[in-house]
Amino acid sequence: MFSRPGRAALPLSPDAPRVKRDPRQLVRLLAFARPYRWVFVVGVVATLISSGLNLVFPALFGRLIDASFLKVGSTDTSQLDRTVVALLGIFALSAVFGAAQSFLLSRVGAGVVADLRRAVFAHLLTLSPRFFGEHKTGDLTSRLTSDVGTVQTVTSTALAQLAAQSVSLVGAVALLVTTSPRLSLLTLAVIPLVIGTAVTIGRRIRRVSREVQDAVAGANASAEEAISGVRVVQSFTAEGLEEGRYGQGVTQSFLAALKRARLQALMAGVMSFLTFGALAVVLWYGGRLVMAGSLTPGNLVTFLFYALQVGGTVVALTGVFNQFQEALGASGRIFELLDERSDLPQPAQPAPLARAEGRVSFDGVSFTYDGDSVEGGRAAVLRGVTLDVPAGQVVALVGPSGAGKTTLVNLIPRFWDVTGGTLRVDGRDVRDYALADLRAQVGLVPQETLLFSGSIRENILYGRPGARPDEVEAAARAANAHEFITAFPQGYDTVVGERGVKLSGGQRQRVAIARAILKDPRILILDEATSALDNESEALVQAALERLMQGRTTFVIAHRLSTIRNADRILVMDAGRVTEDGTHAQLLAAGGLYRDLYELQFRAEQDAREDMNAAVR
Ligand SMILES: Nc1ncnc2c1ncn2[C@@H]1O[C@H](COP(=O)(O)OP(=O)(O)OP(=O)(O)O)[C@@H](O)[C@H]1O
Repeated sequence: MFSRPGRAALPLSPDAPRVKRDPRQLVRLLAFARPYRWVFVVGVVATLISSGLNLVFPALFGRLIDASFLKVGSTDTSQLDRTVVALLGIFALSAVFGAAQSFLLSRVGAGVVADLRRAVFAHLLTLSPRFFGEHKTGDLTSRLTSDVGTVQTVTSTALAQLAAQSVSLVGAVALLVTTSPRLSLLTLAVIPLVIGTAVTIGRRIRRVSREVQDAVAGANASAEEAISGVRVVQSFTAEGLEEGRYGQGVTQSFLAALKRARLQALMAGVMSFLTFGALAVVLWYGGRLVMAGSLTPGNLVTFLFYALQVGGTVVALTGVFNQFQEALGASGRIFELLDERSDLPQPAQPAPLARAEGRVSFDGVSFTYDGDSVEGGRAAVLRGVTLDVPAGQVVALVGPSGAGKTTLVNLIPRFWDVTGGTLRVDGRDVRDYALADLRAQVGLVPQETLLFSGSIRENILYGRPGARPDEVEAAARAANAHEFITAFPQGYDTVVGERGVKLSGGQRQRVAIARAILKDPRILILDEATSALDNESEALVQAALERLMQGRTTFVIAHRLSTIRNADRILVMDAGRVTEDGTHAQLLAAGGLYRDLYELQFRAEQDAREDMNAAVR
């Protein structure tokens, strides 16, 4: 929100950078259609039958014309009757197979898309924070939604269309030629013109459509940012600025849409003229052939229908070609995600870890966020941290902002891997354990608690799905949360999250603590859990935390030193190193950075109290 001056007016398009279109991706995509192959085959057969039937009716139409027009005055309607019955029969069959085709192929497409979405989402969740740091949320969700949607057409209609339209084209051309070779030459001469127009203008339309999408995505990104940070926008009275930024994106998408509309209008006009112009010429020349007696009127009608079918299939095939092109781009972006590997390798033979003791030791641990193993280099956030924390010890981490406290604790559940040295839990390198086993041992109560949309009970159960109701309640009681939860009319079933009841910061924290109690981890990480609370909330949360910490190895990051005075051990971090290590009393006596920080805070708190007293008086 605050980096406005340097920021480009419009963010990058959601699909940037462009992915190469590799036809092999289509094959990979088809692998997702495997479970539906039989439905697909039946769908394709239905398509072929219905397009085959469509080749029959122009001939019948012609016969209908000859049976009536050429027998003006006759009372024998038997041929007319038979032809109409045959026509109705063909239309009925074609309708049945057409409907079957539509349903079966849509079923395949919907199934593939659902599977693909599940696969991509499940895969996304395995990736490390590094990946999410490098990708915009908007880009990832757009791959899940619009890109996956785009490939739906290929697996449902496009492939079948390709088969059906090819059959129609070959059949219609053959029948055209048998009906009248001379007229066929005239008609087929127009086809290259139709293809040429469809391909050239079609390509430009695609390019401009992409411009429209990019501009809309850009506008969406600024709207999303402004809406999620609406309080900041309003407090800075920056509504005009945001309106302008969004408006700029909208104008760009409007201009691009206008360009696209012009091209589409041009395409429609040219195509319509080519089609109807060709019909007029066929009628003109065909009429002459009829007058000369070398063609019956019925044959002319049959010819016209076949000519229209040929035109129709050619246009449809260019459409299918475009769909393939788009699907190639989209599947490229999807497979790029699926090919992304977590940079946290898992051991082939993980060491067993059912219930850890909880001993954590850092042995010369260095860390850089860019993944280089430059130890102690300029980019290093941790520099040779060596530290042994016995099971059950409560360790407080303090130090200036940016010292590396959060980074240090994030290494324990392997959100990141050390770039130098070794981090051990129960004496074994954390990389020897299965990631899930390791993380099952670690509980995290972050500064900003995320509650998911759902009931309070579901949110607590997140700690251990399948826990009994009395266990959930016991956890809530231990977290000092039971009382405020039962004060809601719906109790534990009260819905929280974006659409539900808004909980206060302290209440959210206590739900998070209940969640952690239910999880019952051996190692606990509390990241400034009480820093945003008022005194009363803080007392409740603090008491809940004390209970939570009992018997667990705990790392507490706290800015307010008063809250950690009772920690077994306090570590002072500065510029990526542990510079002091001891109890509150020891560190005060040592007279280092800890004492400076403590005195600074102590004085600030005293000043604040005096100010408050003065104000009350
Ligand atoms: N995801 C990240 N990518 C790159 N650099 C990061 C990332 N997270 C933190 N840093 C950098 O690492 C350094 C240490 O950050 P860290 O959050 O560990 O400090 P901290 O001691 O917890 O600070 P604070 O008390 O302000 O939360 C900072 O310079 C920060 O800019």
